[in-house]
Amino acid sequence: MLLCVFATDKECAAALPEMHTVPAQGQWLPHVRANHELTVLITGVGPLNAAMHLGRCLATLGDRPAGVINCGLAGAFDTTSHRLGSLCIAAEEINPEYGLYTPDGLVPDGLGFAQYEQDEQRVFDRIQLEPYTAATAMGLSLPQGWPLCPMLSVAGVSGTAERAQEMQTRYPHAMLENMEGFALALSCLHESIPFLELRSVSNKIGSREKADWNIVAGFSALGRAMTMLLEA
Ligand SMILES: O=C(O)c1cccc(C(=O)CC[C@H]2O[C@@H](n3cnc4c(=O)[nH]cnc43)[C@H](O)[C@@H]2O)c1
Repeated sequence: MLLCVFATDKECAAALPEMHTVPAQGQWLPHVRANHELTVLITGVGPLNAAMHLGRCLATLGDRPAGVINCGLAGAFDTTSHRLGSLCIAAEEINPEYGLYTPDGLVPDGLGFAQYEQDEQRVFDRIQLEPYTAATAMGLSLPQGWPLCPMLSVAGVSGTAERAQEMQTRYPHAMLENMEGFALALSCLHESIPFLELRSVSNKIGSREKADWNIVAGFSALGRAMTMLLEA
C-alpha cells in the first residue's frame, strides 16, 4: 500500500479525479488506481497539520505503507526556469525557520538539538531526499524530464518580493517553496519509510499579482503527474 498525502481536498481531487469521495481534513480513505493500492490522506495546510495527521495516520493504519507520496502545489522563485503548471520532484527539503536567531541571523544548529539523529546522520534544517530510490521501493518509476529541485518548507509563506529575495539570498540553490514537505519528509525519516514529493508550480514566490499565479495549471499538472506515476 502507498500512502498519498495531500494538504487540501482540491489538490487531492485534481490529482485523483476518479475518487468519488475525497477525505475530509485529518481523514484518510482507501483507493485503487491502476493496480496500486493507495491510502489517501488529507492533512490540512502547513507543517503542523502535515506532521500531526501523518503521524496519526501511520499510528492508526494496520498496514505499514511501502512509501509516502506527497503531491501538491508550490511557488517557484523563478517562473522562467520553473514555469507555472510545470512539475518538480523534491531532491532536498529545507526548513528555513528552524534554529537559533543570533545577531548574525538564524543558525540552524545554534541550539544544538537535531530534529533527527541516527548513527552519523543529524538533521537540523535540511533533509537530502532520494526520490529514485524511494520510487523503486514503492514499485514505481519516475518519468524522464521531471526536474529534481531543492525545496523550502515554511509555516509563513513568502508573501512579498522582499521576503522572497531574503529566502533566495539565504538559500540560493532552493527553487520551490511549499508548506508541508519538510514535516512529511522528517516524519518518514523517523519511521524509515521511503518518501517521494511531487510539486506543481502554481505561483511565483512573493508575488500577489494575478499574472504570477495559475492555480488551474498547477492542479492540471497534479492530475498528469499521478497518471504518469501510477499508470506508467
Ligand atoms: O484552491 C484555490 O483556489 C487556492 C488558491 C490559493 C492557494 C491555494 C493553495 O492550495 C496554496 C497553498 C498550498 O500550496 C502550497 N503552496 C503554493 N504556493 C506556495 C508558496 O508560494 N509558498 C508556500 N507554499 C505554497 C503549500 O504547500 C500549501 O499547502 C489554493
